[in-house]
Amino acid sequence: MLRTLAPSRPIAPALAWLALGLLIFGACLVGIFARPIGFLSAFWPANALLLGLLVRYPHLARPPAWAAAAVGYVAADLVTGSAWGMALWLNAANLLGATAGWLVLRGLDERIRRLQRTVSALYLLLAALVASTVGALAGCGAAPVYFNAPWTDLLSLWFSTELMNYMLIVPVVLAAPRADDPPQATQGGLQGMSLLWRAAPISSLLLAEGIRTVIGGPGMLAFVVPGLLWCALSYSAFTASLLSLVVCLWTMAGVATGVLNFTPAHAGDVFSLRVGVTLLALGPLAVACASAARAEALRRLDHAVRHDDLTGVLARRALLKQGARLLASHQHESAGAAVLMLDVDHFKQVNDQHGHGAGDQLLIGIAQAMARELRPQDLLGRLGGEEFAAVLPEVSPAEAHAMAERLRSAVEQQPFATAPGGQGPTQRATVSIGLVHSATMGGNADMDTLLLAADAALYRAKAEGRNRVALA
Ligand SMILES: Nc1nc2c(ncn2[C@@H]2O[C@H](COP(=O)(O)OP(=O)(O)OP(=O)(O)O)[C@@H](O)[C@H]2O)c(=O)[nH]1
Repeated sequence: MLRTLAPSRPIAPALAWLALGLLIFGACLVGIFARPIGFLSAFWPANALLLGLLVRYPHLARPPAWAAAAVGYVAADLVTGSAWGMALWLNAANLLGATAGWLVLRGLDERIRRLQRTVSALYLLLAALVASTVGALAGCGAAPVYFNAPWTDLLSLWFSTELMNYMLIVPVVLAAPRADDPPQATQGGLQGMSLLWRAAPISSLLLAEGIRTVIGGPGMLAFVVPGLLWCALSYSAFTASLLSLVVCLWTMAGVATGVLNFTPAHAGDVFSLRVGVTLLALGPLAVACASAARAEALRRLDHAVRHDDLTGVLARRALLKQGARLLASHQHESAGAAVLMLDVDHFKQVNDQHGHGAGDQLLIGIAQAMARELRPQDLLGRLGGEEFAAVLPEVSPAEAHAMAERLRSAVEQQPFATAPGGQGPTQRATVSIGLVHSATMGGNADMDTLLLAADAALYRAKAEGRNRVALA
């Protein structure tokens, strides 16, 4: 069935930029207030959020977005008591880092940016490395000026913090569900399984968390890997990256607060821990991207198998199968269902006069014209050649007749293009329709019986002069 998606109305850019500025302001406050947990703002979500949002919504990536983000950054520092000079320097470095990451990702194919390609995880790692390096290099000079510390300390701290935040947060932003996602875009083959089985991957993760809390030590970092991989194979890329974010942040917070029994001895251990945690998330992310790529390929394949490649309506087998299912599910409805067979009149002449290309355009145009007249619950398919069929559930015989007439008249009244893209001279066409209602066949006739009856009625419609509806 042809369906047109109503495009979601985009938010006015000015509002979106304002929201971005507020979001960055809030994210900076979260980072600033998270500092007491340890490791000097190990959780600094603002830069990763900015990078993720600019990549996800390319139409926002204009100068006002940077201006709004800059105001958000500086305002957060100023309201929490930082000096102007330090706020300007550090936040210029934040902006530079996020911009460098955005430059790496912005030109990539949309499916790579949506984490639907196997290489997506590697591009993300590259962008995170570039963004953290640029940010760290730009910011580290502030260490001797404002913190009385060597610039190398801030360089390693900044780089490792940023790498972790970019690798954990950007995937969540990029893979978050969108209004235009096709149904069943989530992968994992969990559809139709019991709730218990669906919850098994996340339960294994919780179990691993419990075990590593008891055992502790440096090896505890990797205890969660099997659970994360299982989640990546089972859930959507969004859910998997969200779980990685939670697990890795919990690891850092657990180490900082002493809940996890591993105490870094010196600054080098902290650097190593952060980079290790980041790379821990890379494996499940790569698996989630590969899994999403496979799910997308399967969805496209399934769509190609079930739809006619010329007109986009259901292919014969899919129509017969879905039609049979629809009829069975509506067998006990009081109104009943109708089956229509529709055949383009004198279609051979179109091919002979204008060529097969024009004939193809006519078939596409007629399919679209008829689909527009049908309800969302109706099915429309191409049986082959210039012959279509429709299944209309829950209609009375009178309503079915009226709908068949509407279809006939819609085709008759519309001029159709002879060349792709509405080009070339227009052509006119008509269809003959055979209609059968389940009530006239005893109420519980199957798809084959109804099609046969509709076909006989169609034959009559042709014999009686075409461009008409005949009832079985
Ligand atoms: N362009 C195009 N032509 C097709 C396609 N499939 C079948 N045809 C042509 O459709 C024509 C069908 O011709 P006929 O069965 O004689 O029917 P008709 O000319 O529509 O005449 P009536 O049905 O009796 O009104 C044939 O010439 C086929 O070659 C297709 O996918 N594209």
